[in-house]
Order: sequence, then C-alpha cells, then structure tokens
Amino acid sequence: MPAPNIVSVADKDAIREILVTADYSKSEIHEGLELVKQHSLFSSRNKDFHKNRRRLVAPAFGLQYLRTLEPIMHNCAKVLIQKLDQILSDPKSVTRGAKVLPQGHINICSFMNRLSFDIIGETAFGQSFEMVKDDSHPVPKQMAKSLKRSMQQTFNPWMRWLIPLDYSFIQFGRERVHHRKEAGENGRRADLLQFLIDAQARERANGNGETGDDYADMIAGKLTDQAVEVEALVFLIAGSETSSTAMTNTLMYLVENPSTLKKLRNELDQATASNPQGASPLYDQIRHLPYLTACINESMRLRPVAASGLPREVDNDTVMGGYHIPQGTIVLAQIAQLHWSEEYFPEPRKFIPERWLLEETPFPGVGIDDFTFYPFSAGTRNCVGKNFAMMEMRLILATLILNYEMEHVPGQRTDYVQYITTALATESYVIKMQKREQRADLI
Ligand code: HEM
Repeated sequence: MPAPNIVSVADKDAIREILVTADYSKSEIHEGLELVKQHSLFSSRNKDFHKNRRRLVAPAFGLQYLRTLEPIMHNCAKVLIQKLDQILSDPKSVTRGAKVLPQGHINICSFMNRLSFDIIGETAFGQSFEMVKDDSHPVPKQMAKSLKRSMQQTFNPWMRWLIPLDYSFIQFGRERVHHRKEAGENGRRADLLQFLIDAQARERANGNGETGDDYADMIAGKLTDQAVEVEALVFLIAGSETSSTAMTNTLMYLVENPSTLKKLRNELDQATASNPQGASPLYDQIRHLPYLTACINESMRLRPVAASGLPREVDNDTVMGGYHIPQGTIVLAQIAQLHWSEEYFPEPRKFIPERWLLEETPFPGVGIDDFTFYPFSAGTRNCVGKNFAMMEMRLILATLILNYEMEHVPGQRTDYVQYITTALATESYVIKMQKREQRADLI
C-alpha cells in the first residue's frame, strides 16, 4: 500500500497560505463529486475552467440578485410555520411514517433539512420538493444516499464493484431545465436556474457560446446545456445539507442557552416592532442585526459544516511551518481545529456570541479576524453561496424565534458524522416549541 500523502494543517498562517496566498488546487477527492463526467464550479481542479465558470455564476449570488429570491424564502418559511402550527395543535399530524412525538416536541433537525431542500428546490429549479409538507419526494433522499455512497467509494474504491451509484436525481435536474427552456418567456421567473439560462443566452449572443466540441467546451468552462444542468444540481447539493445543519446547530445552541435566546429574541422583537403580528421579518430589517449574526457565527465556529477539513493539492515542493511538503501532497486545512484554538478564541468550546461584539466581548484585546474563522472557506474557492446561506439562515432563524417559544429537551445525542458535510448522526434534534401569542413588547 502506498504511504498516505495527506497532511493535516491547523496553523493559522499555513491555512491562509493553502487557501489564499498559494491558492492550491482542489484535490482528487473533489473529483468523486463530479456529476455525469462534467467539471463543475464545485468539483473542478482546473484553474482556468474554474475562473471562467465562477465569473459566469457568481453574479447570481450578489446581493442585488439575491433580493429577488427573498419572496421565495418567505413563502417556504410560511409553509414551515403552517406545518409546525398544525403539529403543535395535533401531534398526530406529522408526516405519514414519522414518529409521533409528545405534545409540543418537534424534530427541528428533520424540519431544517426538509426546509432547506424546499428552498433550494424553489430557487435552483423553480419547484419546491414540498418536503416540509409531506417529506415524500424521492429526489432529496435519493440524492443524499448517492452522495454519501460516492464519498465512501472515493476512500474505498473497491466498494464501486459492490454497489453501483444511482444518479437518477440527475434526470430530475435535466427535466426541470428542459421544461423551463421549453416554456421560454412564459416560464420566466426570478431564480438561480433562470440566471444560468440567461447567462448562457448572453454568452451565446456575445460570441462566447459553445463551439460544438463537447470536451473542449467543457474544459473552457462554456455554459453548455449540460453545464446549466450540472451547476443547478451543484446548488442543490452544496446548498441543502450545509444550510440545514448550520440552522439546526444554531437552534441547538440557542435552546441550550436560554438567556442568549432571550437576548436574541429581544433584538428581533425590536427590529420588527412595526410589523403586523405574525408577519415575516424582511431581510432589510434583520440583515445588520449584530446579535443575530454573532449567534450564527458562534455556532459555525463551534460546528463548521466542513469540519473534517478542506483538501488541497500542493503543486510544487514547498516548506510549510518549517516542514518540507513534497509536490502532490494533499494538505487538509483544518478549519475546525483553528476555530477551537484557545489562542484565538478563549474558552473555545463555549458558546459565547458576545465574543463577536466589540463592545460586549468578555475577552477584550482578543481580536477576531478573517484569518481565524473560515466557515465558508476563503480565497478563489470560497463558498459562492455565502450570501444566499446567510440570508436564508437569518430569515428562517428570525421567523422561528419570532413565532415560537423554544425549550431544550435534555438527554439527546448530539454527535456528528461527516460524509461531504457534517450532520447529526441520529438525524434528530428535538425542541419543545410553543406558539408565541404576543410579541414581548406587546405583553
Ligand atoms: C451555511 C451554509 C453553507 C456553508 C457553511 C458552506 C460552506 C462551503 C465551503 C466551506 C466551501 C468550500 C469547499 C471546499 O473548499 O472544498 C463551499 C463551496 C461552495 N459552496 Fe457553500 N456553503 C454553504 C451554503 C451554500 C449554498 C446555499 C450554496 C448554493 C446555493 C453553496 C454553493 C457552494 C459552491 C457552488 C461552492 C464551490 C465554490 C467554488 O469552488 O468556486 N454553498 N461552501
């Protein structure tokens, strides 16, 4: 067996070098996530391809375009509230097959997972999976299973002979893109799929369209029909479990720290005081709330979704932290280890959102900077969906906290497993919830 060629790196300067300064390429591990043999924004190791594709896709995640997606997120949040209200008034009304929990108990992990699929389904394909309503759409489950298997097979190639991968969720993406294109102007709606289709049309009109040589077009990062399908599927993969895990984690820390939850609710109540009772918070009302952002940051610091590290391949012999690293070595940027370092985050394993607030931090003089906190990675391969994810997390968390009292249910397992991202091993985290009748300022 060849010697392992992976080096784990948790040093602040070395991580910066890997992700930003040297900007090493992604590793072959990412190729395990290549769909239908197509390079994609997420999986490609080719820098020219990536540069071109990122140029085409990134504007979809600019704040201006994201604003057009806000109503979609509000609608999905509304469906969630309706479903939760229904279960709270009748626990037996949970989805067929799901466990009936005691009155007021909600498996929030399951609902965040279902909700994030509905949101990304609506925004990337123009169709909700309606997972919040009845959890029965085959695509999210089939996709999650295939991706888990594909990661297992990347590390254990012999498994490929035992269980072939089922990529039928790709067919779903293909059909959605086909329908949208067929519908032409009548099918137009503001979402990520439309953005890709419009970008493809623009490229063609500017003379940057496909040449007809499929392989050359792929390597050049041209927006072919297949590329549009693959990138929309990448959004589905990269934008579902990540956001749902981050939202579940934040809610978990909040219910385990009731005074923090109370403080956050006060901030949200004040920011939305002019809204009619029960109205969704607008993104402009909550976008800059310091405590909301501090709570999300602190939860992503403690439980980053890419906890097992970001793999990159060293393209030349180099010296890192005094160690010789030969060309071809995979360096694993261990962001979780950095986030848990006492040197940068005193009392590192404690949930203390105040550490993010200059005026309230119990650790004055310990400045937090962009070099120690990497939940969305950094450099050219940072998360293109960061603004989308922050908008989704802020809107959904604020909506839940404004609508419900929440209480910790003790004695639950909270250990994690990691395939592509980390997720609760039990796929369950139960919170006791009660509808808020009136906002605090009205009581
Ligand atoms: C809390 C939610 C999220 C977290 C914590 C997160 C985290 C990350 C991280 C750490 C990477 C870098 C991976 C690597 O270097 O191997 C990444 C890349 C990426 N993410 Fe996210 N992500 C989130 C949500 C989203 C969403 C909502 C989308 C799309 C709708 C998205 C799309 C992508 C894409 C396309 C890439 C590859 C970018 C490139 O290489 O240019 N992510 N994300």
